[in-house]
Amino acid sequence: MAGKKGWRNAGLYVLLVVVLIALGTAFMGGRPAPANAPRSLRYSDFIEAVQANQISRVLISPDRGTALVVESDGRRAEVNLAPDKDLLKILTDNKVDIAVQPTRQTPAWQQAASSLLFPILLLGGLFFLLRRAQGGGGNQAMSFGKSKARVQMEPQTQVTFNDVAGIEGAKLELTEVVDFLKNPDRFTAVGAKIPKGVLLVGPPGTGKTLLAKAVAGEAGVPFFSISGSEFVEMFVGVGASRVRDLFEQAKKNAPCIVFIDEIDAVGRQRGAGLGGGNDEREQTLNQLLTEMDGFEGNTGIIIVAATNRPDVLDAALMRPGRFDRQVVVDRPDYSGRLQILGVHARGKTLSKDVDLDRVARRTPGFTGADLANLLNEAAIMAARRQLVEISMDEVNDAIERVMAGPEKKDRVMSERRKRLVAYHEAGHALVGALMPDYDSVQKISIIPRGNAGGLTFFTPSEERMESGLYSRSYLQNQMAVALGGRVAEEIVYGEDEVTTGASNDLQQVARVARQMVTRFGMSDKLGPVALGRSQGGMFLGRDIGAERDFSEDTAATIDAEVSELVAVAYKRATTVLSANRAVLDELADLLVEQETVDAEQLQELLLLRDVQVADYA
Ligand SMILES: Nc1ncnc2c1ncn2[C@@H]1O[C@H](COP(=O)(O)OP(=O)(O)OP(=O)(O)O)[C@@H](O)[C@H]1O
Ligand SMILES: [Zn+2]
Repeated sequence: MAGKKGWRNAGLYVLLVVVLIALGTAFMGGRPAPANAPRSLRYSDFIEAVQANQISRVLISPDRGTALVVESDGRRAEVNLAPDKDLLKILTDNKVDIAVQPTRQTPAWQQAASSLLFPILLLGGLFFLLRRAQGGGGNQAMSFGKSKARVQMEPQTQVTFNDVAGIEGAKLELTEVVDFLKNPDRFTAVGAKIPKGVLLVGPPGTGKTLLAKAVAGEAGVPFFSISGSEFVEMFVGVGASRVRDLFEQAKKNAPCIVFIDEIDAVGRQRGAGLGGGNDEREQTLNQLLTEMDGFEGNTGIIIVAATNRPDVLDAALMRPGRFDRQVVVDRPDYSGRLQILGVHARGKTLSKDVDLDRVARRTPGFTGADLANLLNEAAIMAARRQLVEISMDEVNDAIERVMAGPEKKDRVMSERRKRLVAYHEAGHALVGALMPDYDSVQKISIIPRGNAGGLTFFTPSEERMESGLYSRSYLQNQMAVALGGRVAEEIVYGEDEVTTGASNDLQQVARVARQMVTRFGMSDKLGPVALGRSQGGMFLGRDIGAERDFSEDTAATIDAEVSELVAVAYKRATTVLSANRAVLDELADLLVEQETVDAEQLQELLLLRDVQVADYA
């Protein structure tokens, strides 16, 4: 590979020398440049000059692409004409003498220009090729000449996995794609099915584009990119043809990566939205699906798409053979942030007092882009303050500046709030882990997302997934788990200190309890009856309430039974958390420290400590 490239470079250098010699002879043997060689005039300046009566004659080239202009004072200039239908009118209005050069007869000035222009163009082209061959033009995006599509092509992205930090899981999942792009034959030989499409899911600024570029960079293949929103801005039919164009180019350059940012802009569910949806978008989406189905298995094109709204995507995109692989790119936790800071500190002169560890601690909720921005701001401030290195002062100021950015203020938590959220989530997780017969905890996180301060993920057992049935004890456990967050806050901070952070949890508890009583017949007092024809809910954004087919008395009994169920769940959560207060503290500490705790770590903690498992309700 390297050898072949070396020869190509050598060949290019030889060509370069030949051109230089040719250029030299052109200068020496050719006629001297005319004394009044035309200078070039910008089109807008030209029109202005016309309107200011500074132009007496215009000689338009046969293809109407350029014109030789004679100014009132006799000077000459050359203009590249814009396709402007008003040009003739402007010229006649200003009484400019117009002549159109007949075809074939090339004027002397044009000959002179082209004898100089040709070698220069050739030279320019060669330089471009050289840069390309050496990969020197790596970051210089090139657009297709064919259409005005903003399809960008980078022959070599020069980004490697080393430049991407803090999202190790996502990196790991994509190494296979790199392997395939590097050695497609090896995979094809054994008949391995390669993913065609990978969907990167995560909030803005977490490094999805960077990751896609790194895959291309690691594999040494070209990187094509376009943003979904650019397809939709276009006129009807253009989006679809642009998709065709994109794939045509990709096939010519395979193996390669095609990156579609903001795929939700094209990939929204078809037929959704008011007025039956957007025809242009649907056509574009259909074309995309057709193209993805069209290329057979291992053609070496891998489509990587990014979105932060996987929920709105058309299900057809997720079918096998399309984007059947999803990789989550989440906000980094503490250690991830530390690694990202490490990446962006490279090449910056930091003074010894800069403690990146402390910076990582202070910036929960920051994305990779925020952190890159932070260090850059600090560097700019240091330069403005005429320092030779970035000190902790600049870093601190930069943190504040980035935090002050839109909506980041609430995303970034104070230490106190962080600890409170840690206790809240630890409460959910611990109650869940210690209830008999409940789903297992998969991951606990106090990284803020959306409206939630943190989240505890549970993995439902396979049996439950298959049957879709919930036992009475499961639902009772679920209520206790949902209350666990609030209860932990109460135990640790006292009843007066509880926050509104649990309002979602409380709604969930109320819903489960009411369903148990009215739908599942799980109330002792009311017995196994289903009450109420509908459960109510939301319709067109309004709460329509449940349709009732029972008496006021029954309604009161229902309310009492619901309260009773909630009270029992509350008591169970309180009992189990109080009995395991030490473990609760330890888990909360671990969360404050790491921001995420996975299943294994929680298991380890529970095994090492002496824990009290909850009784059945
Ligand atoms: N995990 C990371 N490691 C190192 N740098 C990162 C990381 N994430 C983001 N950055 C920095 O932030 C910049 C912007 O990130 P990028 O554009 O890849 O995010 P994105 O997820 O594609 O965002 P968007 O959804 O807004 O397009 C990167 O060029 C890089 O400098
Ligand atoms: Zn909660």
